[in-house]
Amino acid sequence: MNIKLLAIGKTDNKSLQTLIDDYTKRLSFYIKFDLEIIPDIKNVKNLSEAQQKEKEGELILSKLSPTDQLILLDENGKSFSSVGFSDFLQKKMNSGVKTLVFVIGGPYGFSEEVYKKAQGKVSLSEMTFSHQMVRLFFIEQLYRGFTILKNEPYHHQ
Ligand SMILES: C[S@@+](CC[C@H](N)C(=O)[O-])C[C@H]1O[C@@H](n2cnc3c(N)ncnc32)[C@H](O)[C@@H]1O
Repeated sequence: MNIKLLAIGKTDNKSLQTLIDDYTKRLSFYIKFDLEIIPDIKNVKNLSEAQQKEKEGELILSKLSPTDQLILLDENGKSFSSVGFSDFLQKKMNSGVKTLVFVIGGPYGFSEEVYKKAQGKVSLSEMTFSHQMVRLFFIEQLYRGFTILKNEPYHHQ
């Protein structure tokens, strides 16, 4: 199985990017992982929130292959413990999914079309984080999940 994380807009914070790169490198030891950044939409100031979500949604859906399984990162999604999330990843691997695609929404979340296409929603917390911070938190949880599956001493219960 491959894992892809789709996110909108480059991270302009260097410290955050350094940490994202660090955990991406660590995670790549366990699984083929790609963080794909969808460029920010131009002239967003002229768009309503709904129009921005719709355009971002079209870009997100254009990145998917027919066999991809799409899971949204969404504060209203299913919440897991880190061990529970590692179990979720193992089940996806066992089920023969080729590419598991997680996606982080833009500043206003996801369009209805993206919600309709998704096969699941995962929440990191009931609190809302910035779409930039979620990248780091989620990549660290993926890394943590694989260290749990490999019984490595990163996670402590
Ligand atoms: C600023 S939030 C969007 C906020 C708000 N839900 C909305 O729809 O207007 C941007 C993105 O970050 C991700 N996100 C933020 N907090 C999250 C959380 N607690 N769990 C999972 N994903 C989260 C989601 O993908 C969300 O679409």
